[in-house]
Amino acid sequence: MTMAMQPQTLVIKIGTSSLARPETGQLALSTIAALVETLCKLINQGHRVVLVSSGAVGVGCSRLGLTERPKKMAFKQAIAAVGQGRLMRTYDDLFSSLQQPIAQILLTRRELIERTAYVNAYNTFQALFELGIIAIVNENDTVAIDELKFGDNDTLSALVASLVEADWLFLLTDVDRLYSSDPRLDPQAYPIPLVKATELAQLQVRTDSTGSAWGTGGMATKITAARIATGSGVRTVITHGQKPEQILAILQGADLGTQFEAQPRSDNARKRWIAYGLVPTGKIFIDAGAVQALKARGKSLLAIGVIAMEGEFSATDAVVICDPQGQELGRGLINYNCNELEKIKGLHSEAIAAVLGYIGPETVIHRDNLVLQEN
Ligand SMILES: Nc1ncnc2c1ncn2[C@@H]1O[C@H](COP(=O)(O)OP(=O)(O)O)[C@@H](O)[C@H]1O
Ligand SMILES: N[C@@H](CCC(=O)OP(=O)(O)O)C(=O)O
Repeated sequence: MTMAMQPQTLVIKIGTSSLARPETGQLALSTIAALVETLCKLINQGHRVVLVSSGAVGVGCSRLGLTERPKKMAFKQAIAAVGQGRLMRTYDDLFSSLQQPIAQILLTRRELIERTAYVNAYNTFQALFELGIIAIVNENDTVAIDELKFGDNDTLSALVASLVEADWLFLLTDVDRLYSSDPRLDPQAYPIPLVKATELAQLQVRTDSTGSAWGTGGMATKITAARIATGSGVRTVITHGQKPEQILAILQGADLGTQFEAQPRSDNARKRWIAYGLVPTGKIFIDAGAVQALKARGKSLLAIGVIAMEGEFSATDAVVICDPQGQELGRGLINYNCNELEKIKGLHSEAIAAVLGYIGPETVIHRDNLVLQEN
């Protein structure tokens, strides 16, 4: 008996290791069909659903008779271009047989860095939800250049979950949950059913094995994804890709997979964008007085509190803010470029004009453009 529940916004990510048979790279059609059925049931229960699907490279390799993932970026991009179309055709054939329309959304970090692109993407997802369409998302491998690549779909799925203000993120992989270490290699590995919001920062598990032959992210990127998603209020679950129907049971409270409790959601989409959507291009170190002003009094960051910096950043870029010991405190949009900041760091605000030769912004980072970590 399904317990009626409020419609939820769900992002489900499935990795290559679940979509492709490890030994041959062939599509695991039975798994994909089970996933399609589950997603259609979720739509029929009134939920809003986004599928983040890896597999473009895996399917491309299979189509071209390659037995391992390409190493060179250009080949990876070319093979992903071969595989993405075939992957979507497989999905469309299966979803169409259940009368469920789908859409393809290909993203690069660029769509999350530029605020207008971010808002456009948000509006597109909302329109698809209203139309009852399942968006199938992947990284736009053929155009994503290095510094703009998400690198793995675990991270991409967490950023999409934050973007669409999801209630849940499901990371489907080829193990049933997170363990203390890789259960394939370590018979002593024990399962981790629940990670409380207060425990995630200190979570200690071994994730150094590279996972399946076809996967990219491994478990490390799934934990990173859980940090991003739970940090923006999304409950995150790692569960088995070959049992997608377990999503239905987990929504009903079943103790399956590894569940990561969500932090309280910031109701400020812009702050979530600053915290998770941007690729920081630099790092600034601030003194103890500035740490106090930002943390305890919610102030803006002034030049007098800046003691050092790293990276080549421009004004309006996102930067990481660190305490004197280098511990990340948060992120923000900076008002000066790295050359200007080098000249004015440690100065009182009224001394800036004399040094720069022009009157610059009053703050280095305004408090409205600054997001501090919770704990
Ligand atoms: N602590 C751990 N708990 C569970 N699995 C782990 C752990 N460390 C490494 N792994 C490996 O990570 C793999 C999943 O990552 P990956 O192969 O990238 O899958 P996907 O394609 O779904 O992203 C598992 O198959 C497992 O071999
Ligand atoms: N865009 C790539 C994603 C690669 C990726 O993240 O794979 P996985 O670790 O299996 O989720 C592809 O479709 O192959």
